[in-house]
Amino acid sequence: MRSIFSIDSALTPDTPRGAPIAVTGLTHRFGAATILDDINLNLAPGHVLALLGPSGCGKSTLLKLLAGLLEPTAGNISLGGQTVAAKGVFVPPERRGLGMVFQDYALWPHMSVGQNVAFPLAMRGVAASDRKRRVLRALDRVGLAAFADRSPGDLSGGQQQRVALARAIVAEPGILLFDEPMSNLDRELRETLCTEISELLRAMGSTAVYVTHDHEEALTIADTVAVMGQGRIRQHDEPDVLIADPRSVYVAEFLRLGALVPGHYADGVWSLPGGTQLLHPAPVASERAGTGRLFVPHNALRPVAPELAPLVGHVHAQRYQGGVYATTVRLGDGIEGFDLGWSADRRLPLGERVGLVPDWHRLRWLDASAVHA
Ligand SMILES: Nc1ncnc2c1ncn2[C@@H]1O[C@H](COP(=O)(O)OP(=O)(O)OP(=O)(O)O)[C@@H](O)[C@H]1O
Repeated sequence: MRSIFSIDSALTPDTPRGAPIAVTGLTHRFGAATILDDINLNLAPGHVLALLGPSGCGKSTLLKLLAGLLEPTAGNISLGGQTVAAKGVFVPPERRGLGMVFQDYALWPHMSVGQNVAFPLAMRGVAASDRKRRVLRALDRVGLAAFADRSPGDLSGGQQQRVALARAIVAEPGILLFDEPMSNLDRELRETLCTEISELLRAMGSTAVYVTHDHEEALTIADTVAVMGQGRIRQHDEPDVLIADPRSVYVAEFLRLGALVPGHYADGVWSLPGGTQLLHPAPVASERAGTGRLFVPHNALRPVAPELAPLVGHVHAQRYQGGVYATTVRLGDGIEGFDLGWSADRRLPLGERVGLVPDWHRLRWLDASAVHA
């Protein structure tokens, strides 16, 4: 599918590369409540970071601290090598060299699309002739070159968000901040815009911090994802690492990565609910004995004849999803049982007995420390 964004025009010799971001020991309190607790980040120029987490975990507060809309209680922020927040130092938002895109577009209704996009240039004292050229280029990058004279109110939600994006990039800032930019758009538009923003960021080379509570969006757009919970970064990794190696039950559950079966581990044997015993053919020496959860990622199971299978259960439910039948297999007896998910290529009678063998190297044992992390 051809992107609506004009990437060629973005790749000009004068396109600045992104600026680095360094955050050390950043803490923020509202009254007695600690909202952010000892946040540390180091982003190289051009890096795209997603801040992902449930409502109230502090991701917008972190973005506001980066933007200069809030002053931290403690810690340092450096943007492009310049300290912008530290004890006794506070650089206001307009002097941080940032572009920002908000959830509600924040366009001025009394100005045309072109005037909205030109605003950051006017603030920087760019001459009118130069302004016009740069506004058209920014609008061209987001596929709205023909819309400069329109009123924002006449545009669809997706188009308004593209105007907001053009306004954020028009001054070619080294850093772009996004605060849930797509949460007001419908699903289809979100998917298209998500891919396009990702392409645009790569083409411009901007460093970006992108706040979202949608894990598909985060894993699509970002080079690395920081999963947040209760004011802390619980895991910061590349998408592939997060998916294969969640370091805590919190991260695996939040990203809905697979089944987390409670059990007990000792000497290569997992004792799972309902009397199921799973013997690992090549146990990993570093895995600690004790109680914990066995993480079984989606698609880490394949069917075999029940008499040969280490895991045997019954088909409990099936739902057609993206070309396969997402199948829930119940193992163990009665209320003591547990469920595993498996992608079947055909419809199966409910209650049918199935045998499953795991992709052993993809199973992870999350011991008691990972359960409470
Ligand atoms: N000005 C404020 N005064 C007091 N508490 C605040 C203030 N702003 C935010 N909070 C609290 O700080 C916590 C984190 O808020 P924040 O907006 O950063 O979360 P979030 O992860 O971005 O959530 P959401 O996805 O809902 O926007 C919440 O408990 C919120 O109620």
